[in-house]
Parts: sequence; structure tokens; C-alpha cells
Amino acid sequence: MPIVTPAFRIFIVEDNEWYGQLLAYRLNQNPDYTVTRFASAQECLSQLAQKPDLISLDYGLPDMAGDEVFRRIKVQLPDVAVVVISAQEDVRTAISLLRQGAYDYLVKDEDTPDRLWHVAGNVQRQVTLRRENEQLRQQLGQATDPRRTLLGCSPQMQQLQGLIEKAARTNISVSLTGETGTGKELVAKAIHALSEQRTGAFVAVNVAAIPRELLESELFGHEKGAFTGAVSRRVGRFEEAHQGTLFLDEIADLDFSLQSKLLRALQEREVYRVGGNSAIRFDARLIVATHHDLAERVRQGAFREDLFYRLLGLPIALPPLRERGDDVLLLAKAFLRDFATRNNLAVHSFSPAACLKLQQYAFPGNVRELKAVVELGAVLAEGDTVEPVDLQLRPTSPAASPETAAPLRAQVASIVQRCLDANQGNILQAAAQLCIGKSTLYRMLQNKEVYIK
Ligand SMILES: Nc1ncnc2c1ncn2[C@@H]1O[C@H](COP(=O)(O)OP(=O)(O)OP(=O)(O)O)[C@@H](O)[C@H]1O
Repeated sequence: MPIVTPAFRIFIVEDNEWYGQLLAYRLNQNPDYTVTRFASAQECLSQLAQKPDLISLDYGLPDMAGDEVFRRIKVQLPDVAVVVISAQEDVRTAISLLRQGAYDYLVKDEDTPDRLWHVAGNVQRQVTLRRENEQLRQQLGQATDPRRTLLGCSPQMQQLQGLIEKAARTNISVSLTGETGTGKELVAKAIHALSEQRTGAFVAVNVAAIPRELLESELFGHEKGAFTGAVSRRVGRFEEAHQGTLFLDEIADLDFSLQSKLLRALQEREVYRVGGNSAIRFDARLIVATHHDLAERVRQGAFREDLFYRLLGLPIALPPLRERGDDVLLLAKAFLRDFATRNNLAVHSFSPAACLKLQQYAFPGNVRELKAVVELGAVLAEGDTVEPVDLQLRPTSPAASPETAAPLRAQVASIVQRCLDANQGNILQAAAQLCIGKSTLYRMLQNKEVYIK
């Protein structure tokens, strides 16, 4: 099966029209790059669902401070390479941004377009290698054992694992719902990896991220000359997914006319390329996902009812992270261990107060946000322990309010005490559950903040 390499997407965020054009002109010399320009931070942030591979970010945008834009990008897309471009050299800012995960820091001068070109080449090579790696692993059938990749022990997650296994036994369509970052794509991949289709490709399309006029040819492909710009024949995502799994993310955003075409394709089990006459057989499992209430969309007349029922298949609702109890700490610990190992960092645990801060936060961005918060926390931590100050949560969180900060010590002690009691005073077990070192527990005992009853 061929390795499928999607376009390499680059965002240029630059309020100086002329300079933005200059950078785009240089990068567009590589026909494999899809370059999009934005004049403001807000415009760029609103389009992150397109999942760019590289962002060239002007540090002095008029509508938002550079470090804030950087932080928001990294919360949503922790893996994207961000190259910060600044009008003047500021070593402190550069170091701080690089520590927080910026890919590079360039100062604006006449060589910048060439240096950006060079950096883009490096990033593209890394991204291509990573994608090929993932696809090869999947094709070898070694990919994603959901028990290893989909972490969580809460009853909600156990129920989810059961549904994934049921879905994998047949080729039933699956409709996933859940807030952003709850793991819908991960679940789709897990179903694929456990199913008979695992030797075929897993093809993911984010319907909301592709402009309407390009989506039809993205899904169904096109023949050479089908429209202006169709310089060669293109195989659509349906064809690529043949005998594998097609994952359509953000399905609620599908345009009405494309809804009819999708329905026809599913009923007939065949598709036509744009500008083509011959039917192409399509046999793949379909998984759709949305963070909207699709039934409500049907009631509003924005989504076809017949298509809704055809897509519904086995509905699986993913719970928000804040409803998964202790999974927050379990996931945080796993992400910390993983990030520290990959980056050779000594940091290995969270202080009790840091655990409490994580448990009290609502995580509107769910697991994706937790992962970004933990990784940044690992970078910011001074010693081997992540402290509350290292956890950069959004200000709306209750954890940030002064009322919760004041009795923090007492609350920590009460949580630790409850955990000690639940473990019949077993310090090792309690420390492991709380993700803290046993020395912290001994110190709290010594200070009479907690007791062994
Ligand atoms: N239970 C989990 N265990 C480990 N990692 C998880 C879990 N759930 C989600 N993740 C990680 O969180 C991130 C977001 O997950 P994913 O992209 O699957 O979410 P999503 O619901 O599809 O998001 P969106 O609606 O924004 O597309 C990914 O890095 C994923 O690997």
C-alpha cells in the first residue's frame, strides 16, 4: 500500500502586508507547500483547525502580545513548529520562547526569507518522516493497542474501551461526539487498529478545515482539467481509504450540497471523481465525529435527516476530561513521564498542590489542553517536581481565584490525609496515587500536617 503524504501546510502571521508577501513568495517556490497568510493573531488562531505543520509568527502583532499568541497556538497544537520572527534581537525573549518549545527565533533582516526557507525544509523532512513512520506502523498492524494509547481507568473510560471493542468486531459506521480534545480521533484510530480494516489505510479528513470549493475534490478526487487549476488527476480521500477506515471529523460543518453527495456515495458504495464519469468502488468503514449536537442540527434544518441516520451507526459519546475523576492525574503523570523521557528532563512528579490545581481546573480543551499544560509545566519546572506556578492554566479557571489559593495548604493536607486513610497508612501506595515522592509525605508527617491513624 502506498504511503500517503498530505500537503505541508504553512501559516505566515505578519501584519506588514509587504513583508508577509515576501515570505510567502519565497516559500511558495516549493510546490509542495500550501502557504496561507494572516494579518492578525485572531485570524490565525481561528484557523488552527487546519492543523498547519509550520507557523511563521511575527512577534509584534498589533492585536495580541507575541508570547500570548505563541502560548495559545501551543495549547491547541502542541506539535506544530513555530518560528518566531522579531523586529529586533532580544536574547531573553528568544531563550524564553525556545525553552517553551519554539522551533526557531529569527530577527527580521534581508536574509530572513532564505533562513525561513531553510527552516521550512528541515521541518518538512521531520514531519514527513514522522507521518511515514506512523503510517508504516499502522500498516504493519502494530499500531495503537487502545489499552496502551487510550489512557484512563475511570468507569467512563472502561465503558468506552468496551464500545471500541464492540465497534471493531464488525464494520458498522461509528459516530463520535464529545468536546474538543476529548480524544475522538484517537478513538477512531483505536477502532481502526483493532478491526479487520487495520491492514488498509486510516484516512482522516477535517471537513471544517478545508474550504468548501476544495472539499469535494479532496473527498472524491478530480480528473485532469475538471476545473481551472486541476492540472493533473487527483485521487480522493474516499479512494485512499478503500478497504481501510475513513474518518470524517467535524461532520456537522459539511455543506448541504456535499451532504447529498456523501449520502449517495454511502448508499451506492461508489464515488465519482469531479469531472469524471466512471464509478469507483468504495468499501471502507466510516467513522464521523463532531463536537456539535447533530440531532439538533437536523431539527434546525442544517443537516439532512436521511444522512444523519445513515451516519449514526454505533454512537459513542466521549466524556469531558473534568468528568473522568482521577484520570486527570493519571494522564498528567503519563504525559509528564513521556515528555521527560523524550527530552531527557529530570522532572518526574507533581507536588500535591500542583495535583490539586490540576484537579480543580475545568479543562475546556480537555486532554489536548492537559497534555500541553503538563509539557509546558515540565519545561518550566525548576527541579524534579512540577509546582503550581509551573502550570499555566487559563485565567477563567477556578484554580486561579484568590479564594482557592488561600487555604491551599490545608486543602492539600486534607487530600493527602484522605488518601493515606484510604491506603491504611501505606505511604508508598499513597505517594504513588498522589503522584508525589514519598519524601514529601514523610515531611508532611513530620510537620504534623497529616497523620497515620
Ligand atoms: N485517553 C487518552 N489517553 C491519552 N491521550 C489522549 C487521550 N485522549 C486524548 N488524548 C490526546 O489528546 C490529544 C487530542 O486528542 P484528539 O485529537 O483525538 O481529540 P479530538 O476529540 O479528536 O479533538 P478535536 O475535536 O479538536 O478534533 C491528542 O494528542 C491525543 O493523543
